[in-house]
Amino acid sequence: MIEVTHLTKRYRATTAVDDLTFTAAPGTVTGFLGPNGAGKSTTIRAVVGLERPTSGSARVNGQSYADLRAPLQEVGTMLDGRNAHPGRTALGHLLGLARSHGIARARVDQVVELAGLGSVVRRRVGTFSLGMGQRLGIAAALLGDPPTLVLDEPVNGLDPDGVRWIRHLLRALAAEGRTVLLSSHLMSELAETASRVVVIGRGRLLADEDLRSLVAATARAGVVRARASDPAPLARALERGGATVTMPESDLIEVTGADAGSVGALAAQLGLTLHELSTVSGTLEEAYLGLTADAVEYRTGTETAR
Ligand SMILES: Nc1ncnc2c1ncn2[C@@H]1O[C@H](COP(=O)(O)OP(=O)(O)OP(=O)(O)O)[C@@H](O)[C@H]1O
Repeated sequence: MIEVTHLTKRYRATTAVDDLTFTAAPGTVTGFLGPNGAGKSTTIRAVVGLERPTSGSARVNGQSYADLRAPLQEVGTMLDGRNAHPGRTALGHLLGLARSHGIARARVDQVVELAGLGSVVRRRVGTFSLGMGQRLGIAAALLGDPPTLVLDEPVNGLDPDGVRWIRHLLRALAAEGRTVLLSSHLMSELAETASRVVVIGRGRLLADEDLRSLVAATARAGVVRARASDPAPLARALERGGATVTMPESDLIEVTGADAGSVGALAAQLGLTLHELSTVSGTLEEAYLGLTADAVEYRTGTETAR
């Protein structure tokens, strides 16, 4: 469990995080998103004890990070995949971490296996690709078998296979009852992995919602698209029934206020053959762009003014 409560962090003139409150709950992958400079990294750094809040608090499993007796066993973190010394082997790095935290060698072998690092574990970290470095970061985060995980951009640099691997891994870890807080700029990936999303902009909370309801609330979600050689009679009939219809293409109508079933039934009554009948589902990207439009405009404005 991660509890961020009225967290504020100021650096001289910059307020990086501004009275931010949210909870990342056990059993859930919580996506953490926001435009560049929104305050995500600062928040995450406060959660893992690398920043001291100006006011408010960030607690992990009910305690502030500094009070955790065995941090690696409480919260696994991956803030930068390349935090291992380049001259050490991956195995040396993990063994060193394990030894300093009283973690058994068998667990090192387990996480090596889990991260798919078996064939490269004796190589020096300096020779690792970005993706291998990310896998090593994840292996290190999992070493203490922690109930809580905080991962900053973990899919950065991973190939499609790696992206899929991490998606399954994080979902499985949440299904075991763990808390997973995950920041990423890859909307499609977050949409596949997270079930809850926290969106921030300019250090402030913009949304803390179930992913599905956030996406379902986007402007175009629920719009029905119907394609026919001449959809005009269908459009008129739908409008008579109270629906709103636009015709973006000569053979396509988009309908608000009627579901696909009734559009299809009406087309059948009119003897029209439909070539397409679909319901638009919103995307996380649309929801995100709608939420953060102001935050991004603000940033652009200040940058231009400089
Ligand atoms: N050590 C620091 N000193 C001064 N300002 C800082 C410091 N760290 C962050 N900031 C500022 O705080 C704001 C939030 O930065 P932060 O890195 O938390 O954003 P972010 O959401 O993680 O961005 P990105 O998506 O680009 O990683 C930015 O304006 C940044 O310039």
